[in-house]
Amino acid sequence: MTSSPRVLIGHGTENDFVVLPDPDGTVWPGDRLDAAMVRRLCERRAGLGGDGVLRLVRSTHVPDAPEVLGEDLDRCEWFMDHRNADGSHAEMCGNGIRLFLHALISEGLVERAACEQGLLVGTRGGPRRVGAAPDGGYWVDMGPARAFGRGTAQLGGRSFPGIAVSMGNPHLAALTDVDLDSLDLTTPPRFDPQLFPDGVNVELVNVLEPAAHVRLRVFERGVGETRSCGTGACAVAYAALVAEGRTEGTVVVDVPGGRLTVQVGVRTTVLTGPAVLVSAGVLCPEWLSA
Ligand SMILES: N[C@@H](CCC[C@H](N)C(=O)O)C(=O)O
Repeated sequence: MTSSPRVLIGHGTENDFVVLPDPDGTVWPGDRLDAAMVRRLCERRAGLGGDGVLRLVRSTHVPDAPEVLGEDLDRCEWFMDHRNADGSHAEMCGNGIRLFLHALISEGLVERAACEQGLLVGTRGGPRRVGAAPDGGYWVDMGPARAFGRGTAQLGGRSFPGIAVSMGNPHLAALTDVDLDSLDLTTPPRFDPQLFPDGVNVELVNVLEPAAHVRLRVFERGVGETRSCGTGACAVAYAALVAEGRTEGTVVVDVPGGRLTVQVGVRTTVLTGPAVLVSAGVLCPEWLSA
């Protein structure tokens, strides 16, 4: 293993990540990037701090890539190896995958000009097409939203009914008239474990303009409250459309860390938003070996 691995810090609408360039799988081989190391990296005082980790790696160096990508393996040179701050794997990350492409470009691993039509990237939720937008931001087609029932989040003695939506990862999107600023999300919302056996990301949503503009707060599985969630924005956009009897449309989603736009179609859900790299450096050997 490299003694001082290169590391970047970045965010998408303030959903922040530790980014580890490892194109040939030589920097973080085997189980070096295990759950304990991910937790250390994401620790905000004793580590670098982040809502998760993104490893920039070619699919051929990811042991579970053949299983999750199947016959698409050969079409996905790159794999977004995403981890939540608690070390768990997630199937998909909408803010992370935009930052992933931005970091590939910034590290000189991919040409920006080659990404205008989008690059197919492997994820544990399957392949996703992600591209560079003309305004400097990034878009990603997350595939269709898939509703799988109705559930209720319990928080602070109140019930928030919503719909269960898969964007590759599970969400409970609850539209409510309760003032979002009055909610205490320092404790996890409770949910129905039978509907969500692998846990769930919970979004609480105020509709600002029906089927067009919403605001959310989110409690992420494996992290806690975050300033944004890209897959959550997609689930919420879908829920806001369904609430108006629609399944297609464009919804602006305000998150605590900024603004995302989601175009919901029959077969596609296109998320657009910024990706920002803040710093680049190396991990110190003494911290790594401590
Ligand atoms: N913040 C992400 C979602 C990250 C994964 C999530 N916590 C999960 O466990 O499903 C996003 O931008 O989509």
